[in-house]
Amino acid sequence: MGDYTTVSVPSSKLLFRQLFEKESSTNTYLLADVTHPQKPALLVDPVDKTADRDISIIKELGLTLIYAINTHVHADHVTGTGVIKNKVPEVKSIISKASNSKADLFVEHGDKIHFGNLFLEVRATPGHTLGCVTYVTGDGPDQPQPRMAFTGDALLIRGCGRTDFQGGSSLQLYNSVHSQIFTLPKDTFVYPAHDYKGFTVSTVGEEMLFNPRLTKDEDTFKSIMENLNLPYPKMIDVAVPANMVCGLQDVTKKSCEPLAT
Ligand SMILES: N[C@@H](CCC(=O)N[C@@H](CSS)C(=O)NCC(=O)O)C(=O)O
Ligand SMILES: [Fe+2]
Repeated sequence: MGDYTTVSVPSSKLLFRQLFEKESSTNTYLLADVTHPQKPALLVDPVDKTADRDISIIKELGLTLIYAINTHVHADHVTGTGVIKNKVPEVKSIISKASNSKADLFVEHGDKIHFGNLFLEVRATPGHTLGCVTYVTGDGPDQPQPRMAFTGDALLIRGCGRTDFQGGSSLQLYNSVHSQIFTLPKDTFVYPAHDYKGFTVSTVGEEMLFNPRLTKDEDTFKSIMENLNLPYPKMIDVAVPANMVCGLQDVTKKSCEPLAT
């Protein structure tokens, strides 16, 4: 191991950093297996505006970035995957197959994304968008405990993603959260893609008790979601088309053709 700390989570192998992009209030997460010789790393939900910062910390820590992963096609900011792939061409972008967008690699429910001896499990959690997934750290003796769920916009701290565009469905979101996130151990950390109130982390148990939307019954949840009356994200018309091509809208289309399914 290097001289840097891994104390953010109680694991001897996982290096973890929560990074923030303030204009869109987006959390980007850096994970790496620092006991592996190459120190393979991945980023969850990088943002174009902070991609240089992310690349810089990865270099400083001596990590090898292998994947830039999105939880879904974001509507409020442009993903950092395009910028990162241009600057670090070995990096593969990943998104769900169900998102119908371009990337190097596509994942489906049940897939595992390995980095060193660690892995993320993919759980389909549609409802905010049709292709939303939650990435959960692996279950097993060598994996970090408690587990960590990167929920994208499916589950926010004391909230959840809106369901009024991009194939959103309140009933689908309700079922996704209850069947795929609230079934995880209660001490599982919840790390969402956004926070608008200054929260950084929650747990499954905490959200099962205190989430003001998802603790309600299905009909009440539907009614809450139908009455949010949120303005559309300011960048939606730029962000969605860009994110459908993994943030590579300004460069040759060739570099983001799907490579695998
Ligand atoms: N004001 C922001 C966008 C705020 C917003 O709509 N956030 C989304 C997640 S980004 S798709 C959301 O689901 N919010 C749920 C909520 O209850 O706030 C902007 O203009 O970018
Ligand atoms: Fe979103």
